Amino acid sequence: MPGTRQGGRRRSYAPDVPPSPLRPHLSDLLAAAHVVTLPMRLRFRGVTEREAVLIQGPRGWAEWAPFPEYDDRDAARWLAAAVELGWGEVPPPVRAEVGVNATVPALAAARVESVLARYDLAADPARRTAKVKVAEKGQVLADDVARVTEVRRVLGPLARIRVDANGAWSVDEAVEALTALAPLHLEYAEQPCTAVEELAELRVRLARAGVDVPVAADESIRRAEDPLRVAREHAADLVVVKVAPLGGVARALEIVDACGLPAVVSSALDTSVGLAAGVRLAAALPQLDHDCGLGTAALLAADVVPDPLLPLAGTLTTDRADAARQAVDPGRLTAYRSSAEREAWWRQRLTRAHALL
Ligand SMILES: O=C(O)CCC(=O)c1ccccc1C(=O)O
Ligand SMILES: [Mg+2]
Repeated sequence: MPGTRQGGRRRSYAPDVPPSPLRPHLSDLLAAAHVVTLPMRLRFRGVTEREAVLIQGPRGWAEWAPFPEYDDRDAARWLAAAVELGWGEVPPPVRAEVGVNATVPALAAARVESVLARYDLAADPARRTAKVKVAEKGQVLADDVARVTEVRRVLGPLARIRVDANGAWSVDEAVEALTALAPLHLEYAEQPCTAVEELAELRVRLARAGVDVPVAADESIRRAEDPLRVAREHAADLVVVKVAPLGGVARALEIVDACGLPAVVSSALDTSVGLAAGVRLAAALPQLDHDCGLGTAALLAADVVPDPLLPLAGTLTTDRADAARQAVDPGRLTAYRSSAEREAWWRQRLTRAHALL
């Protein structure tokens, strides 16, 4: 029944920009900000460079890197997350280690093996997880089937494979695609369609067709005015949460609690500083039954720390995350400093986002 509380766990939650008790002065933020452009190894989300602002707060380094096309309100939420990290306190961990998936961009199947080789996966084949991007513009379903088939071949029958369509399928296309991919045994399909109603309808249609692929919500949580709608409308089996888009670790924990659904922590293509915050969220979740999408340092050709926060044997630890956040290298901030034009753009954006905090 829509609106019914699941297990009585769902709590009220006020969407929008979190009212942060912490609001550093704009001049302090601007003085502590370094704008960098990092080259990527592979094209991902249609880009080959990742821009980020690294901010040194009194409590350590923070990252602010809302995607360029996001509006100021989104950017303010990302800023609240950076302020939590640099000026506030992150909720304490309940586990020291987090399992991490490999992330495979929407490349030709022939390139899958070399992408997976970049990841130090768990030695135990049953503990390996990969997320595969699907439904890329300009490609067809056969490309997705070939790519996922190749991931299955490389990782073996015991590995967990999830796909992420970033909302690109209609409900009909999602039913067709997931019916075709289901024999490859999917752990779940992330954001197969854009709208919450579509996700809800898809779950019904898959169940009716006997296609056993759980649905995860990503954009429907992180870009939504009301991140709890997904749970209320039974539109997903689990939720994907990201620290920066949700306004920080504490805020993300509240949303997961209020949703009452299993959660997976993922990155927003962060530098090692943002990934470290993701590890702290994953480590603080009361319940964590899935590997997390925090291995994306492997997609960057350069990072802001000398020793990027890459999973070892498929895991990241809070110790390594906390160390990485302290290891920001001034030489790298200089070497990858953005053009004067991009820097001015980011500083103006920071000024506008700060006004919305
Ligand atoms: O979850 C992962 O494996 C990696 C992170 C990822 O896919 C991602 C990274 C940047 C922006 C969007 C997304 C996404 O999950 O859609
Ligand atoms: Mg996603």
